[in-house]
Amino acid sequence: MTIHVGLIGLGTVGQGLLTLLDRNKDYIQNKLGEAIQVDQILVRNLEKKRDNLPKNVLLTDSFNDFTKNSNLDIIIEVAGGIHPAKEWLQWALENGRSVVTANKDLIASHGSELIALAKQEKVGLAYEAAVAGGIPIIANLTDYYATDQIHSLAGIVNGTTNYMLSQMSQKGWDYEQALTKAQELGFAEADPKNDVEGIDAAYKAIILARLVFGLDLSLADFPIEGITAVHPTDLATVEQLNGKIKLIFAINQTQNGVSVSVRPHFLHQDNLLASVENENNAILINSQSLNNSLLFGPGAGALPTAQAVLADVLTTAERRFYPALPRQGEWQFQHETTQSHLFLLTTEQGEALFNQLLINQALIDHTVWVPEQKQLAIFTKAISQQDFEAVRDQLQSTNTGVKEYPIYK
Ligand SMILES: NC(=O)C1=CN([C@@H]2O[C@H](COP(=O)(O)OP(=O)(O)OC[C@H]3O[C@@H](n4cnc5c(N)ncnc54)[C@H](OP(=O)(O)O)[C@@H]3O)[C@@H](O)[C@H]2O)C=CC1
Ligand SMILES: N[C@@H](CC=O)C(=O)O
Repeated sequence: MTIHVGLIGLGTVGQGLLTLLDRNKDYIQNKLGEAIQVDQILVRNLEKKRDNLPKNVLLTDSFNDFTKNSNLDIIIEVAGGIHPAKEWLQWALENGRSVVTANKDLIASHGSELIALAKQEKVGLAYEAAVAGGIPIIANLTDYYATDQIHSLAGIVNGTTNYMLSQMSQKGWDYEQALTKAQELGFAEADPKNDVEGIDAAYKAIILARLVFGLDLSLADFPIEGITAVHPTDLATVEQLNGKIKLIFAINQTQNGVSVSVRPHFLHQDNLLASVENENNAILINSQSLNNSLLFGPGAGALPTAQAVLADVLTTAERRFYPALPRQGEWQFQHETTQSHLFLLTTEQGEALFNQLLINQALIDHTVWVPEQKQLAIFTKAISQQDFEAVRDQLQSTNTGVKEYPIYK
């Protein structure tokens, strides 16, 4: 017996998957009692050179041709984007095929209806690789944490930007150089704007907020800021302050509801997340029974991501469809939380300005002049959004080059 697979997409992740299927074929045969065979692959450009194609595979650029094979058991989608991926997956589910996908754009934007469709058709829809690449976060949340109450999730879920920030601060690379290398290494999205503007991390936060708190959010619902404004000078300054800047997603449950955000944050170097470098991701989970736990590992790249896809393929082949369904609850969405902030002021005036600042001293914890970068760092106390805006407006009215980073504790 054979499990027949149709693969959509043969880029970084698709090629990684073919490597892992080949490398693990004996294990798969032993575990499932049958082989997994990739019958056909849908790509966009038939002219591209492809290595190590499976024997007798149909390589096509026509979805119409792709649908003609009625033997397919599982469709694996590793192409990306929202359309036509949504239509491909709908076709698969409506025709009784289980789906495995790495597509966070699609699962964030249309996950609810696709999950409902999969449920209705009694087939699988697995998307482990859509969040944090090789880290098994979806399986852990749906399985291991099923009986725990999760209070918050936070961390680093974009490998490209974490890689860029690491290289910019460790090797002094500029932004373009770091992005180009991240693309060459296969970490970045087809349109890297999604990575650097925080959209990719926001899609992942939407998927997690749905899974854990049953919220159906869209990108317009919460603050999203990427790393495009993070200057190498800021990275050098925060190093002098014994800290790091990291792109952090945060989902917090408070008495007033659940807040979600994606923003560059200042982290003190002894924070666990500060040591997460390069394409690694990490997710801190705070829950009733475990208190704090951390999942860490590579969040992007061919083999880590393909490993997550392959794990989903195996559970799907065994018809162990993960109940990766939103939890039911009474959670409300809330806009902002109270946070401390770090402001970085680029100034030639140094300590003179330090004493002249018109800002409300009651809200300021302390300030540090960093002579090497000619930057003044102003640390606030924990302040509300309203107080924060007042401080920021006052700073901006008398200074140019004001950068702000919430402090992640
Ligand atoms: N790269 C990574 O580290 C990770 C990626 N992901 C997700 O996995 C998915 C794939 O990523 P990745 O492998 O990096 O992407 P790539 O850009 O490397 O590969 C995309 C593949 O999909 C094919 N494709 C794209 N659009 C179409 C279309 N309209 N019709 C037919 N084929 C199409 C491309 O064809 P062709 O080869 O002809 O151009 C290519 O083979 C994305 O959803 C991404 O977000 C998730 C986690 C990590
Ligand atoms: N572009 C993404 C790939 C994995 O999801 C990232 O850099 O994290």
